[in-house]
Amino acid sequence: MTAVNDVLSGASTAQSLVLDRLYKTYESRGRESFRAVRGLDLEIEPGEMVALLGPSGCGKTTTLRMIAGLETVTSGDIRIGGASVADLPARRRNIGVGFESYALYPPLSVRENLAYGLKARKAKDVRQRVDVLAERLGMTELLDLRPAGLSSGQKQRIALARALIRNPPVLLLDEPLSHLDASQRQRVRRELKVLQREFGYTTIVVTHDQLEALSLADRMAVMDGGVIRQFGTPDEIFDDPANLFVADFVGEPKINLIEGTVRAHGDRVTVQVGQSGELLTAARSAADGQRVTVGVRPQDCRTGIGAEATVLRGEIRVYENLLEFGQATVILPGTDTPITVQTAPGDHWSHGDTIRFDAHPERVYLFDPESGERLR
Ligand SMILES: Nc1ncnc2c1ncn2[C@@H]1O[C@H](COP(=O)(O)OP(=O)(O)OP(=O)(O)O)[C@@H](O)[C@H]1O
Repeated sequence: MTAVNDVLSGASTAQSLVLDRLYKTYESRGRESFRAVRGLDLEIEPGEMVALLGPSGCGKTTTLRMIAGLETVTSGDIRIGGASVADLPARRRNIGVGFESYALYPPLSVRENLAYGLKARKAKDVRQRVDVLAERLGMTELLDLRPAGLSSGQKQRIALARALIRNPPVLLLDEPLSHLDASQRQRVRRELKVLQREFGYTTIVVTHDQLEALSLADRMAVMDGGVIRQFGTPDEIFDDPANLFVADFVGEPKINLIEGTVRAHGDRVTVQVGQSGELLTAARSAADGQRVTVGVRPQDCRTGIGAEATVLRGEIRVYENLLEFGQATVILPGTDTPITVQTAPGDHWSHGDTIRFDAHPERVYLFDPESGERLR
């Protein structure tokens, strides 16, 4: 095989991407204006891959479209390699865009569609470049077909290849793998990561799939209501959530959120949960008697604990044996919120059993129920 670096080379050197107090307000006649992006700050290192996560409508696509130049910026700035591009037309920004709307030219073959953006180059180079990229993405058999009649998964791989073909310094991908089946998805995801590392595209990828974000991203930005609620490595986001929103949004299965009251006993801080018991926490900034929301991930629950103190106790409503581990749905006395507790493989719990569990104090998160901010 031709060395991919030889054929695909010619990438611009990696560049930083900075969003500086970015705002987008949509004005539509007869309707109230809508602030979709509200002062968004983001600094992405050259060659870094960032996943943008957040619920539907939080402004992810609007943000990508502003960076790409497909949407005007209401205020704020976008800088690539230190230079503002906010006033440049899309075609002068030198950004590779892989969005859901595939926009392939129907009369052209897939090969011609891919070659379209490379017209200025020598025909032989263009052909080789298309061949190598198609092979890397496992789509060689599609090259001579026309877009009509292709499946959505096939069109999606072509859209991705088209975004990559010019080796853009900045790459924007909106749900790039959503239509692929499981095996294709794994292959294309891996290849995308390898290509991105080799060529150093500074990349933002929008995805609803948390596993995809974890596997692809160097850092993740969690968005809500047009702003970023936390930006960090996947480990930081998962292990050290800054607020209730991020704790609740990131993690499968979802984090348990329970109302509780802080009890300060000298240098120990515990949190009382209904009549169920107490959990020891490392959080120090909460005051005795303060109402808090306690967050404990199902994976962090430790069962089979004999001690009576600093342990929660509840009744198992449903127990699921998932082979690698078990999952108990537990009702704590005095509450009606079901709590998910992950149990060790080989433990055999049943419906109706009483289960005791705690978590490492560092993994018992406290949040202010009003502001949602983490109490540390
Ligand atoms: N052209 C427009 N005019 C008015 N409002 C718009 C327009 N485009 C988007 N919006 C609104 O802006 C908000 C953000 O939309 P956006 O598509 O950026 O969200 P998103 O996070 O990408 O959502 P999804 O995950 O569903 O794609 C939404 O409430 C949407 O209805």
